[in-house]
Amino acid sequence: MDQFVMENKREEESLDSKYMKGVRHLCDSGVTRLPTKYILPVPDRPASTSPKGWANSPRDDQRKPSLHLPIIDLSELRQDSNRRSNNHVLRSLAEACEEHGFFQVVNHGVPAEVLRSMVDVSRRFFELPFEERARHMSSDIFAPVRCGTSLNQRTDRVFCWRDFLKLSCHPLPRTLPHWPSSPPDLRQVAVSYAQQTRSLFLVLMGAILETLGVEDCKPMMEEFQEGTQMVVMNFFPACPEPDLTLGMPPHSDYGFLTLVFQDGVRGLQIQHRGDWVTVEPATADSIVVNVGDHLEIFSNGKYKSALHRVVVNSAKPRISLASFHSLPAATVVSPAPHLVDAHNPRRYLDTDFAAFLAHLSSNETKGKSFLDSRKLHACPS
Ligand SMILES: O=C(O)CCC(=O)C(=O)O
Ligand SMILES: [Fe+2]
Repeated sequence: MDQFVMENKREEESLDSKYMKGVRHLCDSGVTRLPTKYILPVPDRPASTSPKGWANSPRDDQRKPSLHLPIIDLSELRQDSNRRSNNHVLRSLAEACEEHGFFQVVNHGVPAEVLRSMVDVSRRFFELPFEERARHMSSDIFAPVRCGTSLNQRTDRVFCWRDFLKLSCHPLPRTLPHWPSSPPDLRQVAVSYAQQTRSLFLVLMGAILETLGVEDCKPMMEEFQEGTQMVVMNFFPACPEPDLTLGMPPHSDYGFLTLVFQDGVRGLQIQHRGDWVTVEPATADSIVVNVGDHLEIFSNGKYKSALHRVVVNSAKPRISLASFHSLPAATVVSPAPHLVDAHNPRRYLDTDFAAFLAHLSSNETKGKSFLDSRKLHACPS
């Protein structure tokens, strides 16, 4: 390697390691322009991907389409538990999963205090000095606790404007020695958040199995009791040039369901009839739920694992809390046999969590690339 190439490579590596420290760190260093590392090619920028020409730029709030997702009131589901097959809540749930792959839940039973404490402790975590957060930084996607940046910092060519803390919350060891001990209440708040969102997931999953006509839900619900849960605190600092980058690029989530709580600052967008539309929270405490790849596979394509992304803005930092749920890591997910017949041939290969991790470690995560890798190509998409 000649001198010039080596110097360039060295510079690239040191630049990269600077960006590996995350966007919060970059903001602290006083950036006023977006570094090249975060600048997306023109067609991938927030305003450029709307076929109807609607401005999706964070600055064009009035013209930007927004979407009121179907609202599922869980108190109605509980009241009507013995007449569920007629329950209109189950019908709304099925429609939402088919049409959008997204819905919001209200009266969901997760105490408002638990939601707010978790947002608050997340904010305090990302406000910690860099050295404190750095103790948990790792680019090892298998680490059970991991503080990192972008989507996949090992493979992303362009970084996104996001830092995160990932906590593997189920199965949960009895002691949590590796979890951050600062802020001092993080462990207790995060455990309570994880337990509450997990209970909500189990209620929703039971209802969704019913909507799919699973005759005996018990064995599968027992598996879900043992399933995996990953809680991710996402932090999107205010961005100097939000039109040039994204908080998260278009992606789908891997598991059965993801439960997302947002701190009141908008940013989540989903693709709806060809447009990127911003999700309007139904209430301050509503939780957004989306279908993940595993549920799309299990439902043999009936329920959609929808593409979504996050836009950032120049005015306010944003926090979102995402809880990812699936079956135990080693369990193979396949299309439910009763949803496969001559009219609906099997559309997906079997998969498991390990296959997803292997995919993540070897690919740039773009769009629905994992799900695409599980599709049987002879079948319609
Ligand atoms: O920030 C959000 O609202 C969504 C986050 C998300 O899509 C994710 O963590 O996978
Ligand atoms: Fe997501």
